[in-house]
Amino acid sequence: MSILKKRPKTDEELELEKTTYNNEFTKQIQIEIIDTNDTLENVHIDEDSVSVAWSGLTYTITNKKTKQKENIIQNCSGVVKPGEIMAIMGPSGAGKSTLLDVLAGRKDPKNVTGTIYLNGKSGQNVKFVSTYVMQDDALMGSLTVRENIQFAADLCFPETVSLAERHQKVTEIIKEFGLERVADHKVGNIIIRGISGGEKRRTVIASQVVTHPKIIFLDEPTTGLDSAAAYNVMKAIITTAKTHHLTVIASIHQPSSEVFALFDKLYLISRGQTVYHGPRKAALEYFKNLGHECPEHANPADFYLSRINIDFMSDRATGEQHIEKFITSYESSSAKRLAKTEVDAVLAAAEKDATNDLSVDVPQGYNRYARGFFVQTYFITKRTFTNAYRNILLYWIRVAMYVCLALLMGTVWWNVGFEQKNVQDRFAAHFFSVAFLVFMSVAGIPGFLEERVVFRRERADGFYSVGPYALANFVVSVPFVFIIAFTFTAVAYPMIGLHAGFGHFMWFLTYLYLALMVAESMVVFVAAVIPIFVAALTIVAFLNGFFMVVQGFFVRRDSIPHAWKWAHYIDYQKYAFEGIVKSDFLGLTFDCVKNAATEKCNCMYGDTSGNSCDFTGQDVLNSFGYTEIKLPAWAMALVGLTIIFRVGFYVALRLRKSRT
Ligand SMILES: Nc1ncnc2c1ncn2[C@@H]1O[C@H](COP(=O)(O)OP(=O)(O)OP(=O)(O)O)[C@@H](O)[C@H]1O
Repeated sequence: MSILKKRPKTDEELELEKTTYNNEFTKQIQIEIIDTNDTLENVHIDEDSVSVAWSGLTYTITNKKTKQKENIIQNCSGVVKPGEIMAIMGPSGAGKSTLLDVLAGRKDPKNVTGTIYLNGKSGQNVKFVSTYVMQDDALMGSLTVRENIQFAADLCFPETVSLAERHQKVTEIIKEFGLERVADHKVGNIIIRGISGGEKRRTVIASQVVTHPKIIFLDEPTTGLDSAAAYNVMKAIITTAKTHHLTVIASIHQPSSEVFALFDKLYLISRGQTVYHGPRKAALEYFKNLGHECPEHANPADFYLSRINIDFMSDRATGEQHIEKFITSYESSSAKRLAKTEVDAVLAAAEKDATNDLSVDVPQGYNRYARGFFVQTYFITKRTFTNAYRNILLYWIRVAMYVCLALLMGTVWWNVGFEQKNVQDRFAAHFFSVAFLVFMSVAGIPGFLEERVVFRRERADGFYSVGPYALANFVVSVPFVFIIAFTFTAVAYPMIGLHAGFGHFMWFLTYLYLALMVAESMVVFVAAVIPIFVAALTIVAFLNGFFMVVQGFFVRRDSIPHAWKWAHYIDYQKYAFEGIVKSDFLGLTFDCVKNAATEKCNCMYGDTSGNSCDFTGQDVLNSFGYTEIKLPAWAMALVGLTIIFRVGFYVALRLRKSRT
């Protein structure tokens, strides 16, 4: 049955469910009076699943203003067993995300006290058996739902899982997540319409759970979705968790009653402290016993939150007292004792099963990634290539723009000629070809930033390391940048009438291509350091403007002030411009203007005595001091600058921590 077709529950059904809560609560109280040893007998530890228990968890920060220590969460204890789904709920700023992050091992351990047990054992690395689903729908928009999930499967299953098996797993998870109808639809981005928000969220989660990690942490998985979409997302997660016996912990903000009813357990938190932890169904009775009875048709989740939210109370002191009552009540409650019994039972069971290897820790020499460097590089390159090919924002829009520009330049500079006055025209054509083309590399920033969000999620989830990603980004840019440089050169070069001949054409193309490769590398480097669109755009524009000023076109090379000479020598535009200048001028001859009255020639270059009526391209180069340009060396300088920016890109990605 498709989970998408699930109809909302009727009032009678909800009423029936509420009655069931009460019966369940009675059962829970009965469990509580069972001897602990009996309870232990019932706890079975499944080596293929992982329970999470935590005791006395406190996360402390130092307030930057007051320099005082502050507990963001305090003395939290609880347990979630395989197949169970727990909701962490509380008002805004209560500490939900902090508790989730601490449990997921995403907070600096220096600031955490207390113990987390996996299968009853402490000191283990939760990251290797879990996935953490963030709020953002970080997917490749130009790829289909199936392709996005397949990519995760290709990288996250070990090589012992064959391609056919990986396809099978992808098909299964697509089914479990109710994505069959849209499996071959593109996810969508600002250009492609794509699938709905709920389907996107399910695709992200499906790609993270396709390998069935033992524990799934979800940070507000339903935020931004309407109630039907939120229900479908949670139902899909729960179907997978129940089928594969996974442990699920989700922070959640104001779920609908339907979504709320899907959780097994509840962790209510306010001001960083536990207000209730236990079965979701038992919470109604718990609150009722405290004198807060949920009205018949109210959403229990809304009701609890309204009771423990003091943000809008006019009197702060009364609010503090109100919440303190909840916290102290929980401390002495049967619910807390039951939770403690459960934690103890899990720990004792682990002790009892000491002969079994329940450890989820990573053995020495273990590779955090399922696939090796080259396989990672292969799959990322394949995906990046597909994205570059399909996403018109990345390269095609620039190809179109450069063709237009080439036609514009070709018609404006049409057949530029070989008269003295054309020397300046040629310089201008050389300068503009390089300057405008490299300047427009900023057009790649939005596409890169879209991909970077996906990179962060996938890196945080251990899909691959930085090296293969950085390498794939470079490899894919090689053919696409070539297409840009080639189309521009093929159109503009003959129209402008630059130095005829295959060799000269190839040098022009080479310099333009290499300059674009440096520009492209600089763009991704800057966007990796500052991944904010407007900031990255401004900095790249500034750098290109700066390099234009010191490259030696506006101000002659020998007139650049000594203090700015360094900038001239690290300027990639200089090498491309000078290379093009030399390859164009060398071997050409220009006519000077003849003075009709004196019959003498007025040459600005070469023999300026008036006796000669022409000059060579070499004379022009000499006049501007372009005597030491070596075409291969200048090309190598561009290759070197590309390498420097690419290494910088790799380092920037490595140093910028994935969300911790
Ligand atoms: N590193 C930190 N430095 C200072 N304050 C912090 C830090 N981490 C969390 N806090 C504060 O701790 C409180 C709890 O934060 P947390 O993000 O866990 O709350 P939350 O319940 O998830 O809130 P929301 O639902 O609004 O996302 C907030 O007031 C937050 O500002």
